[in-house]
Amino acid sequence: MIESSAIVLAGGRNSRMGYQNKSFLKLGESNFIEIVLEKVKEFNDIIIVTNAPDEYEYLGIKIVKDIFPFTGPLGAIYTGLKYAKYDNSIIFPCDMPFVNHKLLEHIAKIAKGYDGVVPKVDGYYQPLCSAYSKKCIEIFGEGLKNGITKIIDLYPLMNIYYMTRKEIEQYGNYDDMFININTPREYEKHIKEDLNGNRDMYCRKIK
Ligand SMILES: Nc1nc2c(ncn2[C@@H]2O[C@H](COP(=O)(O)OP(=O)(O)OP(=O)(O)O)[C@@H](O)[C@H]2O)c(=O)[nH]1
Repeated sequence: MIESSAIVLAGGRNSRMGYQNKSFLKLGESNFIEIVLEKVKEFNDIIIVTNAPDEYEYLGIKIVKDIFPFTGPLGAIYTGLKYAKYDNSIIFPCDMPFVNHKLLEHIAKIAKGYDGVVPKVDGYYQPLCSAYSKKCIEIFGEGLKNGITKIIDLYPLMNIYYMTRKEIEQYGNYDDMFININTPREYEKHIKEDLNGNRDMYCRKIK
């Protein structure tokens, strides 16, 4: 088992998806949240941060509610870190079903000794497929109090290890893995058309 917490973000408004909870979109026989939980199953402490705990109860996982509701991913990560058992936590969103679980385990390995580990490719950050330490509780809490909504605006205050494309691509193609499903069109394109809802194809893709 991995001695680190895994914080799954599953409490967004889902407005671009027409307010349909992305966690429960189907991919083969499973749904997104089940697929995400499979990726983090080796972590010793798994936490779902959401505002709709009832919907996730059947999963039998530790569920916590946002301490500051409607503050987006920054507030959700703040809450997750507060409840995390370990000093270092990996963060993962419910709407990125193709990231290889080995990349998450790699992120967890690097995390010790840094405030954060964040993929940064072609100048773009992936702040929600990352790791943060408990030291960030104070930084993120202050940020939220001061009206900051974007986590990346707080990076200058943190000691972050930025992962490069080369490092990430030991585990799969960056552009394939970091597909983020936010709209019905993206779901149609990446899940239904590319994969025909075929879970076996998905499994091959993340290997
Ligand atoms: N717990 C919690 N998770 C959130 C919150 N906002 C976003 N997330 C999660 O963070 C990830 C990225 O969310 P976004 O796609 O930026 O936002 P969203 O609200 O899900 O979708 P939109 O309304 O279309 O922007 C997803 O896994 C969301 O479930 C929040 O306020 N609380």
